[in-house]
Parts: sequence; structure tokens; C-alpha cells
Amino acid sequence: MNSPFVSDVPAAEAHAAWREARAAAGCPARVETIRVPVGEAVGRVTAAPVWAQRSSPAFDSSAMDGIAVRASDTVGASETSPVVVTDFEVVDTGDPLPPGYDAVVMREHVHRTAEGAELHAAVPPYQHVRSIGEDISAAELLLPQGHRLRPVDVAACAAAGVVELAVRRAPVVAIIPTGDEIRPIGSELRPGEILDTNSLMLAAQAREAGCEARVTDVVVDDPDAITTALRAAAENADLVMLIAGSSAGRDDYTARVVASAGSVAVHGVAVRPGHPVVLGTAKGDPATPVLGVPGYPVSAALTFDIFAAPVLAELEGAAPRERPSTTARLARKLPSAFGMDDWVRVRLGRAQDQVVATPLPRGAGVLTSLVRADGLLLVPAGVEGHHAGSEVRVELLRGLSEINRTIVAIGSHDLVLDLAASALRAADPLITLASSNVGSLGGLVALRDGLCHIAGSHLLDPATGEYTLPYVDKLLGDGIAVIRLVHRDQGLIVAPGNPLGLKGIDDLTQPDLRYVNRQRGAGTRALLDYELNQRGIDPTTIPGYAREEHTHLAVAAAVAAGRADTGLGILAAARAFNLDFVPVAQEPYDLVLRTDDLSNDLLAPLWDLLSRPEFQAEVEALGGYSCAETGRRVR
Ligand SMILES: Nc1nc2c(c(=O)[nH]1)N[C@H]1C(S)=C(S)[C@@H](COP(=O)(O)OP(=O)(O)OC[C@H]3O[C@@H](n4cnc5c(N)ncnc54)[C@H](O)[C@@H]3O)O[C@H]1N2
Ligand code: MOO
Repeated sequence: MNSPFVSDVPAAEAHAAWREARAAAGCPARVETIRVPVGEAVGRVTAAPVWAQRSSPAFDSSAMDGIAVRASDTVGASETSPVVVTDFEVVDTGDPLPPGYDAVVMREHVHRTAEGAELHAAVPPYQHVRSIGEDISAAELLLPQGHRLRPVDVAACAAAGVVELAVRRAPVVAIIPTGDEIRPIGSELRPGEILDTNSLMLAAQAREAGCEARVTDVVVDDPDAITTALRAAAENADLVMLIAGSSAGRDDYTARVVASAGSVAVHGVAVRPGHPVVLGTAKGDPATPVLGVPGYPVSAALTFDIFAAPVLAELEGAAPRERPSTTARLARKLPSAFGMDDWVRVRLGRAQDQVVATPLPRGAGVLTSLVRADGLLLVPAGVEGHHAGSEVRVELLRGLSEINRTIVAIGSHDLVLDLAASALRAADPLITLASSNVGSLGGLVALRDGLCHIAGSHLLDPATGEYTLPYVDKLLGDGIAVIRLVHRDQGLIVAPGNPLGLKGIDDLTQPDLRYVNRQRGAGTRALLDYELNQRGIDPTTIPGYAREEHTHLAVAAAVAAGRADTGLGILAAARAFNLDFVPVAQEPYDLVLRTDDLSNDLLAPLWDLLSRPEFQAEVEALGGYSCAETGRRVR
């Protein structure tokens, strides 16, 4: 197993190969059974069927507050000819039924008179009586083996006289972070160092799955040190997760280390993220399953779900936890590599009465794609992606009712939308404003296709110099409203001190300049083209014109890192990286929607928010924004 090449074993085959390898190495099929008091059993899995020791209720009891009577004494009672019962006893809910009586009349149906209790209806025997064993009868099977205990389960066990339960002990997961660059959470980082966020996350995932998690110290990139740590951890764990070093780099030792400590069943599965995963075992008494977890955070998180969670559930003899799913329509095209199971993170919202899924960034290092995800969409190995508008199945990471209360904004991204999202949530925890960035034009197309509520747009029409409205006419036609969100300053983002002394668009043709552009369809790109055209400047004379980034922040990041001298963007992006800014133009940023949606209750809190002076003040405090026309309907 010294080959650096990672194979592409289909996921199902990988699961099977690892299972076989675990059995062959002598890894235990189940963790041991322990006995725990019912009060401590929630979350554990039953190791044996649970039989009721006693009935519940254990006696006939009154189900209501009222009087206990003999049903036969009430025969013939009706509205027109009431019957007065003289032999009765007052009872409260839960009281044993007094001997000799067989029914209860609710007190609101009893008229107490001097003679006794006047009843206006006959009662059948056992009316409002909970009979012995109504809930549980002694010796019945209460719970099967392999059942993960919930609060209601332990309460039922206790009611049935069971005080102790035979359960599987919590599996122990050992987590070994590796890498010369990895530092414990809270460390001051030097250049090139990375915080050990994976251990924190994987340990929490393990605990959430009902396991005990133990994280070792970070081990340096030394195969002997990692082997020693693996052997030690395997002695006291039911599963060892070895983080990073799974792929083909110079310091990637995981496969080699696992081979030397035991055996490697699979190195490389046709899943993405998570491709270079290592599935193996470590020798010992008994042997222990080992999972080599790829270092990228999204790969690590999904590797836990895909490979660790099923094994841990199996060790407890329980069914793996399953997420509910829903069908959704894709907001945009989703290409996917053929031959790989592709786990795509998506945002979800309901627009035009259908759930719409917007893919989030795909990079395995983009942990926030999982933070923001409402669902996971698996594009199977045999499918080469989906067209925009296709119906797909999505595993839910958030409740459907929350998703139904999500305002879906697709289009150009602006910080003010983030601010609005946060203010809306602060005012009402049930509201979500989810915005995804596909550029202004992409947003208008998404609105046309019924895939969002609002499209954020600042699209300049070069022919008229007018923003957004000409495109609305061309693409969307009637039935469309346009609400102004803000005016914002667009300008050249430059390094601190503006070292090239750029004064405006005219300076972009300097031969030694390195420009970074926005992608085609982005409003900022259209603005640049307009300004160039006004001046008769040929875009191809601008060095770097062909180089594209997808967000204002990405442009600023390129300037901050010294990879570019300048790019057009908003002031807030420049500020985020402590860069300087040369204003070029002020542009309106608008929200485009169907007029029908103006009266949509879901959107009402947004219009209310835009009209509030405190919110407008907060927006202007960001710098580079004017709220002079915020909330005004311009179409
Ligand atoms: N030539 C190839 N290069 C890579 C391949 C490949 O097949 N051929 N696979 C790529 C894929 S896909 C993945 S996924 C990664 C897997 O990387 P490794 O498991 O080898 O991990 P490292 O290279 O050591 O680290 C990757 C990345 O993750 C960070 N990291 C590591 N540990 C932690 C931690 N505990 N907490 C947070 N972040 C961590 C590490 O600093 C790196 O940035 O390989 C690709 N390359
Ligand atoms: O397979 Mo890697 O986990 O995509 O980044």
C-alpha cells in the first residue's frame, strides 16, 4: 500500500470491503452489554427485548373528575326524564374506581340535588374508566432489541416496572489529529498554521451519534509517531479516526501507517468530498476499525456521516440514523463529475409553491457551505449533473416548516442583504433570508423561472445607461415590481496607500497593471464595460481583463494577497481587507420580484425592515451606501 495513487472504489463496494476486512481482522461485531438505571438510558440502544414487569394502570381508575356510579342505575335517563342516582361516590381523575361501581360521570354532567345526583343521560359500563392494563399489560413486549431509547421509551419502561435496562455501552471513538501545521484551538497562529477544527467537529459528531469521543494531542507528520499514536488509541477505542494525510502528498502517511498497524481495505472511494478516505483495521486484542479521514473540513464532516456513522450504529446493533428528505427543483445548473458520488450542499426555500434548491460552493475546504446548508443532494456516480429546474431529492438538514419560511433571494450579492437577513432573524427566529450569488442576470433568470422570491440586481444597460429596468422589460415583461434596496459606491479596490496612484477608469490601461475582473453577467462587470465604452477604451487593452472572480470579496482578497493591483468592487469589500478605495460611480441596487409577491406575508417583514430608520442608519454606517431611496418602488 505504498502507492500514492488513490483508487475510485464505488461507495457501496467500499462499505462491503471494509465490513469484510473488519470481520476478517476480528473486530467485534457489537460493543458489550451493560445494565443501566432507566434514568440514564436515553440515547442508548437496547441489547435485549424489554418485557413489561407489571400493568399500567395497575388498577381500574377514574379517567375524569366526577362521580363513580353503577351504569345499571342510570338506565333510562334522558334530557326529558332525568334519573336521580343516590348511590355514588365522588372521584377525581386517576383515583382508583371504588369497589362496586363501574362507570364515571363527569362533574359537569351531574346536577346535585337534595335527593342525590341528577343525570340527563344513561351511561354505558366503563364510561370514563381506565381499566387495568389499558396502557401496558404485564408480560407484554414493550421494546424490541436494537431500539435507540427516547425519553418516552424510558418513561414507558419505568411505568412497566422496569428499573434497569440492558443496553449497549456507548462506542468509544478515538480521534487523532495529524500534521506539522495543525495547532490546538485557541492557539496564536503563525503563517501556514491551521487550527485543529476537525477534531472539535468530529468529536461533536461522534457525541451527537451517541458515542464517547476522545481526542489525542496533535501528532506531527512522522509515520512512526503516527503509528505509535494509532496503536495506543486503538487499544481503548471501538473506532479510530486518523485525520489528514490521506492523499498523495509528501507527508501523507495515513494509508502506510494503517497498513503497518493492521491492514488497509480501501484507499480512495468514488465520493466527493471525501475521495482519499482510508478504510482499514488496526491489530490488537481485539482488532479495531480505522478510518483515515481526509483533512479538508467538508470532507471530514461528510466522511463521518458516510463511513463512521453506519459502523458506529452497527456496533450498537441499531439502525443508522436517517435524515428525512424532500423533492426540490434546482435553481441552477449543477455539473458533476461522472463516476463519483457527489455530495452537494444546498440552500432550500419555497417559491411559487415548490421547494427550490440552490447549490452552495463545492470546495471541500469551504466549511461554511455546510454551515449554511439546509440540505444535502447526492448526485450519484452514474449521473453527470442536472439541468437548472430539474427535480432532485434532497436530504434535509433543517425542518421543512423553517424552509417554508425562507425568503429566497438569488442574484447579485450585497452585504445589505446579509445585514437584513440577520436583522430579520433577530426580530423573528422563524424567518430566514437566504441569498445566493449568481450575478444580477442569473437572478433575473431565476426569477423568470420561478426559482426565487427576489432577485438582487444592479445591472447597467450600456445602451441607455439605465440600471436593471431595461433588463426587466426584456427578460420578465409584465407583473414585475422593482424595489430600491440601496445606492452603493463602486470603485477601484487598491492596496493601502494606492501604490500605483490610480485615479479612475482611465488609468486601467497602464501596461504593467494587473486587473482582476468580475465574471460575465455580474453587474460590476457590466459597469466596467460601460465606463470603458464611454471612454472608447478597448477592454482587451486592460491587463487582467480576462481574469474572473465571482464576488466583491474575492476581488478584494486578490488585491490584499498582492495577486492583483486592482479590481472594481464595493467599498465594504475594500474595508473588509483594510484596502483603499477610489470611487468610480454610484449605482442603484434593486430587488426585483413578482407584483403578486408584494402582498406575500412571507416578505412583509422585509419591507417593514427596509422602512425602519435604525436599519437604514446601520446600512449607511457600513460605508459606501446611501439609503436615500431605500424601500422606494421604482417599477
Ligand atoms: N495529488 C493529489 N492531491 C490531492 C488529492 C489527490 O488525490 N491527489 N486529493 C485531494 C483531496 S480530494 C483531498 S480531500 C485532500 C485530502 O487531504 P489529506 O487527507 O491528505 O490531508 P492534508 O493534505 O494533510 O490536509 C488537507 C487540508 O486539511 C487541513 N487539515 C488537516 N487536518 C486538519 C484539522 N485537524 N483541522 C482542520 N484542518 C485540517 C490541512 O491543513 C490542509 O489544508 O487532498 C487533496 N490533494
Ligand atoms: O475528495 Mo476531496 O474530499 O473532494 O476534497
